[in-house]
Amino acid sequence: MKNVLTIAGSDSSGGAGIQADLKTFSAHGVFGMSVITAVTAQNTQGVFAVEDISPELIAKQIESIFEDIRVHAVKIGMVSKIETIKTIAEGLKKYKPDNVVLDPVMVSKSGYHLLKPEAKEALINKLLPLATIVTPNIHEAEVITGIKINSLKDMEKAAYLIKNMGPKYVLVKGGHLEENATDLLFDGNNIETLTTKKINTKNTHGTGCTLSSAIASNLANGYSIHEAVKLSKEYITTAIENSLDIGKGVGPTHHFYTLYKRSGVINE
Ligand SMILES: Nc1ncnc2c1ncn2[C@@H]1O[C@H](COP(=O)(O)OP(=O)(O)OP(=O)(O)O)[C@@H](O)[C@H]1O
Ligand SMILES: Cc1ncc(CO)c(N)n1
Repeated sequence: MKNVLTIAGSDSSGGAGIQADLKTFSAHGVFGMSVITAVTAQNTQGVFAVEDISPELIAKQIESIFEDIRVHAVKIGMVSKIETIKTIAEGLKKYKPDNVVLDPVMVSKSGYHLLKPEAKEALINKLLPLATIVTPNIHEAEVITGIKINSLKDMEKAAYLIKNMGPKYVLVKGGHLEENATDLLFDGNNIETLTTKKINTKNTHGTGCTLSSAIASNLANGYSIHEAVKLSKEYITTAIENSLDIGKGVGPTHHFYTLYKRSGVINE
């Protein structure tokens, strides 16, 4: 079994962050581990409080894992502030894991700033160059590049600009586009377009976390980037198609639909 680590924030309502990541890892048959960067009090309606974990405790969590266990892939999510980013970058430089999937989480669907605005530069300068693949949504791609994105052409432009900042691959996610859910994968030479129909649901809490964790799992399981992204797009689409009407707001996606279906737990 392969071992995959998420470095991210905790979502008390279980739909995003560490909790979504660990569920996604389990659904992919990899062994999940976590370094918690912050604890959030949130639900399907919003984020109500955040407490950052100290850089010392983050560094100790990283050390405890890497000094003992082989890590086949790392996913990075909410990194909150400059000190957290520096600590993670130092850990990655020291332990050099093979696959690093960076989800540059900035603002929650409910509008809460999970990354402090002053930490944007550190995320760009210190983490982007260490990423195997970075997975910005439209808003994050706009913030990273400084351009406005209104079309697929703009997404392409952003992918080129972000690639020049150091990651090996860029996946610009178009879940927030009006028409289709089209993501663009750029490998430095070619743009690959991954398109699905936009699913008409409000329950998309944690879609970005889930997609990046699926990519990390598939990379750990030996798939190429292109295969890993394609499989992960299929996984998130099924998870959204079968999303759960939990809570009064933006509900979570279903991580285990295919597994449960196969095992007979779900038989509709
Ligand atoms: N309504 C939808 N129908 C189909 N696919 C979707 C939908 N919403 C998002 N996706 C897909 O889900 C994945 C995550 O994209 P999205 O743009 O939602 O990420 P995100 O904004 O980072 O998520 P989060 O708010 O969790 O950080 C992408 O592959 C995107 O195309
Ligand atoms: C902890 C956490 N990470 C990421 C997201 C995604 O927006 C969220 N809502 N909460």
